[in-house]
Amino acid sequence: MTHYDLAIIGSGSGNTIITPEWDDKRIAIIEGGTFGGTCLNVGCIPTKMFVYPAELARAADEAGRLGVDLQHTGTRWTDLRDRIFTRIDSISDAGRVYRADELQHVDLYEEDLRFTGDHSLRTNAGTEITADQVVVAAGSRAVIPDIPGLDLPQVHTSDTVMRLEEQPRRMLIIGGGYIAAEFAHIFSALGTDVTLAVRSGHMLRSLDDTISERFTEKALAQWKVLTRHQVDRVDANADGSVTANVTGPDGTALSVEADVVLVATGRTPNSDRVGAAAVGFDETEDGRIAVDPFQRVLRDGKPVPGVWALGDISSPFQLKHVANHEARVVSHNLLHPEALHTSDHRYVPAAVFTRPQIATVGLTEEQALERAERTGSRVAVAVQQYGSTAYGWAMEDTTGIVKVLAEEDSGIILGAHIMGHEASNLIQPIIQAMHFGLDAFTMARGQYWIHPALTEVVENALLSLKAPST
Ligand SMILES: Cc1cc2nc3c(=O)[nH]c(=O)nc-3n(C[C@H](O)[C@H](O)[C@H](O)COP(=O)(O)OP(=O)(O)OC[C@H]3O[C@@H](n4cnc5c(N)ncnc54)[C@H](O)[C@@H]3O)c2cc1C
Ligand SMILES: NC(=O)c1ccc[n+]([C@@H]2O[C@H](COP(=O)([O-])OP(=O)(O)OC[C@H]3O[C@@H](n4cnc5c(N)ncnc54)[C@H](O)[C@@H]3O)[C@@H](O)[C@H]2O)c1
Repeated sequence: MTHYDLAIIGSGSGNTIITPEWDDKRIAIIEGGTFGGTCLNVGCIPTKMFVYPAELARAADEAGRLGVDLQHTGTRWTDLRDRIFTRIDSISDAGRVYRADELQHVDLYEEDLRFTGDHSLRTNAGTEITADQVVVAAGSRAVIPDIPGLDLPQVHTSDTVMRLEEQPRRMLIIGGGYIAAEFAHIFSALGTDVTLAVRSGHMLRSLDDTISERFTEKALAQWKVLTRHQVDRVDANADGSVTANVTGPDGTALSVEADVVLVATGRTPNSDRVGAAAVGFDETEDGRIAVDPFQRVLRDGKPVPGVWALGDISSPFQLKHVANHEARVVSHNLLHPEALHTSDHRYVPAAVFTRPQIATVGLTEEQALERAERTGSRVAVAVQQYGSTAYGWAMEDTTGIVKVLAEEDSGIILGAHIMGHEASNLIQPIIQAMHFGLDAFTMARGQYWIHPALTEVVENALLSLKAPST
């Protein structure tokens, strides 16, 4: 049995904890999958490397009505795929080699380890290690619903769909959340015929209703979206394709033929994969390892000394920037036990890199109204069209909106929801204002806004904040 000062389970965000301050200590980093974790290998990075070419392919649709005739004449799938993964795989390999071979004080274990005690871990093969401090950064994995046929080779998750041998002609996507929206955009833009089977009436239901409703309209206009439809089973056909039996709201049955099925029905934390329950760590209702604001793992509501968790395994957000933030907090706390930091989850933003792009931060309108009831305040809401600003005219934009919510009297910004071109960039000044306590009125009038940049739509939204009743 080898003893370490620090053991880290998971080489995604957990890998960033190995800083020069640990150079004179012994560290074990444990990775049972691909070095670098989800974001690098199968998540944020490759998806966005597909989204950008998808945007270029879609430009052909936009340009015609502005008087520029472009044509998307084809996608070289294998070139696109190989360019992306040549880059990603080499980053993953280099990270692996650095940890495994180049750092003398770090040992890399390339198999799954599970807790046998608070500070002891074992592999299935029997390797055992112990550590004074353990960081659990073991992430989450795709959920596969219990639907007959989802074990067929034509059925993929986000882990495998980006590495397909050839671009599918037809794809059925099960789910209506982040991953469904992003892959519908990618594959459809590149030329695949995309159908989505969405359980509820709207896509991206976790977002503000205005965005979810307007996005669903846009989705219906560009993909085949079967809202309120449930996939009952998937069967293989003799020609290598599959047929999905789908049931609609009134019980009507439908068959959807596809070459590939993408299951995008959420991700579950890997708490079971590290054996968290066996050693009695607290878990949340949705199976995450429970932590306190200092990222300390809890048992019976109290911190387990020297055991920390971060990222998807403990976070309700399942976002890389949150995992990174929590890793910075854990990193500090490991080295400064006398002055612990807490994680800041007040205003967690997110973007969905679909078409149109979406970005969100803070409360939805529904949540803001609930808050107003509790606090006795009033909510001001403004929805500004991109098309009402000069840059929006230049784009002839008919889709983009910025919705902002603020407390009516104080102007405290409660939330912002943007759908349209570069939403993920446009929202950043609002995230900054929320974090640094800048109210909507000061934010709007207390600075220059470049004319005629698209940011003027944010300025105008802030200026037109009005209470719903006025
Ligand atoms: C398709 C897709 C697109 C995404 N796009 C975005 C995006 O654009 N922006 C964004 O913010 N977020 C995005 N996310 C979410 C983001 O990828 C995750 O929130 C983030 O990667 C979580 O990081 P983590 O460090 O918690 O876990 P991971 O990076 O998943 O690392 C955990 C690692 O632990 C390993 N492991 C698990 N159990 C064990 C064990 N018992 N022993 C040894 N090793 C173990 C796993 O193999 C894994 O490599 C996306 C996710 C997906 C799937
Ligand atoms: N741009 C980003 O930041 C980004 C991109 C992709 C993924 N992610 C992260 O990854 C997480 C997982 O993404 P996701 O899209 O899988 O999850 P999600 O929670 O966003 O969406 C899951 C969807 O599947 C549906 N669903 C669940 N069970 C189902 C079933 N049995 N049958 C049919 N539909 C079912 C849900 O109604 C929902 O529409 C996200 O929550 C997000 O945090 C982030």
